[in-house]
Amino acid sequence: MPKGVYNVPFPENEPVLAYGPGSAEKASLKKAIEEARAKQADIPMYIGSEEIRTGKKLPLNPPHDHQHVLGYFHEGDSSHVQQAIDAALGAKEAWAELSWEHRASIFLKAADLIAGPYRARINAATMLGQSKNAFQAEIDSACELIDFLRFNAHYMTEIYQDQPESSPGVWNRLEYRPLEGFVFAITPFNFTAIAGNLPASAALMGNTVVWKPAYTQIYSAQVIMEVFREAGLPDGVINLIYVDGPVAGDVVFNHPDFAGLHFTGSTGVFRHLWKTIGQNIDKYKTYPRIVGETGGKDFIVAHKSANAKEVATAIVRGSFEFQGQKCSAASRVYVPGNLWDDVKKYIQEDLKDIKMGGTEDFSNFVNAVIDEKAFDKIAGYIDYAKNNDMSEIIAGGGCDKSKGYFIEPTVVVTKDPQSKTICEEIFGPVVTVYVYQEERFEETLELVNSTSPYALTGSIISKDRYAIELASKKLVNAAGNFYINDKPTGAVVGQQPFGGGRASGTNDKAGSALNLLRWVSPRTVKETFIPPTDYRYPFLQEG
Ligand SMILES: NC(=O)c1ccc[n+]([C@@H]2O[C@H](COP(=O)([O-])OP(=O)(O)OC[C@H]3O[C@@H](n4cnc5c(N)ncnc54)[C@H](O)[C@@H]3O)[C@@H](O)[C@H]2O)c1
Ligand SMILES: N[C@@H](CCC=O)C(=O)O
Repeated sequence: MPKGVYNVPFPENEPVLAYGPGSAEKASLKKAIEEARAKQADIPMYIGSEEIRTGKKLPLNPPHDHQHVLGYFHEGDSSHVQQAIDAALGAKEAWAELSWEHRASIFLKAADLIAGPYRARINAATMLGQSKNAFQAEIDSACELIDFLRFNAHYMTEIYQDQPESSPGVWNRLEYRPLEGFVFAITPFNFTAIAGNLPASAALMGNTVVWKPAYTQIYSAQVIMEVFREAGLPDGVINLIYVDGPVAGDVVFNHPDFAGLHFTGSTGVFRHLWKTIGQNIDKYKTYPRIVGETGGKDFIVAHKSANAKEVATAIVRGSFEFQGQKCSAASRVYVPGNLWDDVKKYIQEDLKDIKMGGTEDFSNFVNAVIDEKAFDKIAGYIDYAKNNDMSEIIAGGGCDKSKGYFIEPTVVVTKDPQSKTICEEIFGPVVTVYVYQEERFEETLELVNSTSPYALTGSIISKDRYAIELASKKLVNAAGNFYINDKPTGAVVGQQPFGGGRASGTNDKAGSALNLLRWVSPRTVKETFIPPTDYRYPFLQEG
C-alpha cells in the first residue's frame, strides 16, 4: 500500500460563537436545550462493544433546577471496572498497531462533529448538567474540546518527528510506543473539555483507556462518548464507567497492567491516589505515569499604577464566571490602598447589575454551583466571613438552595492576610480582598508567594514595567500560568498551555506536546548498515 510522511491539517483555534440576539447559533442552542429538558435520558456505561445498563439508576438534575430530572445513569460496581480493564487490554494490540494517521483521523473527525452537528447538543448538555451559561459552555464544551483534539493531533506528529542524530553507517530511530498496560482517566465536574481530553489524549498516542468521570458531569460525558463512537473510535479503546471513585480505584490500582493515571480534580484526592500507587508499586509491570492537575488559590495583585476599572473587571470576570468553579478562578486579590475606594465602587456597581438564575435564560451571567455538597461548603465559608471580626462582606453573601444551588457573587475584605478565606481553595463565587499599603508592594509579593500551597494561576495588573518585572521574578514559582494585565482565567489551547506546580499538580500542561509525551514510552533503535567483522582496535595491530 502506498505510504507517505503525512502532515495533519494545521490547527487553528475554533472561533467562539457569540450567541447574539437573532443569531442562528442561539436559535439552535435554545432548541437543543428545550429538547433535552423535554425528555429523560437513559445513560448507559460504554464498555468494549457493549452499552451496560445495570438497573441501578441515579438521577441527573440541573444544579439550577434540582427538582427537574434530565435523565438517569446506570451506576456500576467493581465488576464493571474489571470488565472495562479487560476491554481496554483486549483492544490494546490492534489500536497500538493502527497507523497513527488513522488514530489522528478519528479524533479530527470528532472535533469536526463537535464543531458542527453536535455543537448545540454538547453545549446544551453542559448548560443543563453543569449549569454553565451559553458563553461559558461555548468556550468549554465546544471550542476548548475541539482545540484539544485538533492541536493534539498536530503535537503528536511533532513528537513523532523528533528523531535522534545518526553517525555514518548507522541509522538511529525513536519509536514512540504507547505505555505497556492501560491508562486510567479520572475527570472532574467542571470542564467538559477536560473530561473529553484526558481519555482522548492518552488514546491518541496509542493507549487504551478506562475513563471515570465525576457523576455531576455524566450528562455531557455521554455526548462526548457518542461523538467518539460516531467518529469511528473502535470498541474498547475508551471505556466509560460510572463507578464510585474509591471502588474504581481499588480495582485499578491493584491491577498489574495499570500503566498511567491521567487525573484532574482536587489536590486531596490526587495525593491519596499517588500514595496508593506508591504503596502498590511492587504489583505493577511498569512504573505508572502519574499526571495530575489539581487545586488552586489563584491571585490577582494590583500595583498602585494600575487602572482601577481594569482591576475591578479582572476581579469580577476572573472570580465569578462559572460561579468561580474554575481551577483558575481568582480567589485572593491584593489591592493597594490608593486604588481600593475606586476598585470597590466599580465591583459593587458591576455586581448590582449582574443577573443570577438558570442557564435557559441567556441574560443570566451567574448560574448555580454544582451540587448541594458544594453549596453547603461554600456557604460555610461565607458564614465564617460573616462571623469573623477581621472580615467584612462588601458584596453578595446571599445563598438559597430552594430551587437551585444559588450563591451570590461574594466579595470579602479581610484585614488578616492569613484568614481562612484567603488561604483555602473554596471553589465557588467567593473572592477575598486584602488591601495593602501601596508602598509595600515588594513585601506584598512575598505574601502572595507564601500564603498558599498552590501555584496554578495568577496575575499582576500594573502600568509600571519595573513593577511587572519584579512581580514576574518574585512570583516565578507561584503560578504555572502567569498573566500580565489580564484576569487569571481563560487559557486557550495552543496559546497558553495550562497547568500549575506546587500543590496544583504535576504541571504537564494539558493540550501540549509536554502532556502527550507522558503517554509514550520511547524505544531507541540503532541500525548498523555494515557491521564490523574484527574485534581488534587499530592500535592493537602491529606496525
Ligand atoms: N488544575 C487543573 O487543571 C484543574 C482543572 C479542573 C479542576 N481542577 C480542580 O478540580 C477540583 C474540582 O473538581 P471535582 O470537585 O470534580 O474534584 P474531585 O477531586 O472531587 O473529583 C475529581 C474526580 O476524582 C474522583 N474521585 C474522588 N475520590 C476518588 C477516589 N478516592 N478514587 C478515585 N477517584 C476519586 C471523582 O469521582 C471525580 O471523577 C478543584 O479542586 C479544582 O481546582 C483542576
Ligand atoms: N483552563 C481553564 C481552567 C480549567 C480549570 O478548571 C482556564 O484557564 O480558565
